[in-house]
Amino acid sequence: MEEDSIIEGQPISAGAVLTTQLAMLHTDEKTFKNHTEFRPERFLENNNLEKRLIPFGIGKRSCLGESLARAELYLITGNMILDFDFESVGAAPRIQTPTPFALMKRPPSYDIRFIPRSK
Ligand code: HEM
Repeated sequence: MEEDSIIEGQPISAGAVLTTQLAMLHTDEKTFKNHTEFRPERFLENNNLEKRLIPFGIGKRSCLGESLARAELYLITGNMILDFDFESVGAAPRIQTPTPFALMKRPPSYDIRFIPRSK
């Protein structure tokens, strides 16, 4: 902050470094209803929802590797889906991070079996 300010009633001193907690945005019930449910179709039901998803940050200090990461995710995930069927080993855990207060949220461990698709 360049000067002393008050945001939502919270005094912030000049010189303080502010950062957005992206995970809070992505688990906001007003935007992502029942956010612990894995429901990718929510993005098909609401065309504007994707604009609310900002995993790479935004602005001057946003992720430098975003294009690379998107290309890798597209290629890796796409090829895995083409070549394998997936099934869970045991019951799937609830979507809930074991590190709720950490800067980086980690998903619970989860074993998945990859079954090669017959060509
Ligand atoms: C799924 C993969 C990735 C995600 C979700 C991700 C997410 C992020 C986020 C949220 C930030 C902080 C943005 C901010 O402070 O507002 C960041 C910063 C950064 N990321 Fe990534 N990232 C990914 C992959 C990568 C890759 C593959 C690279 C490099 C090859 C990379 C390089 C960087 C760098 C250098 C910064 C710091 C940018 C700065 O402070 O100016 N990231 N990333």
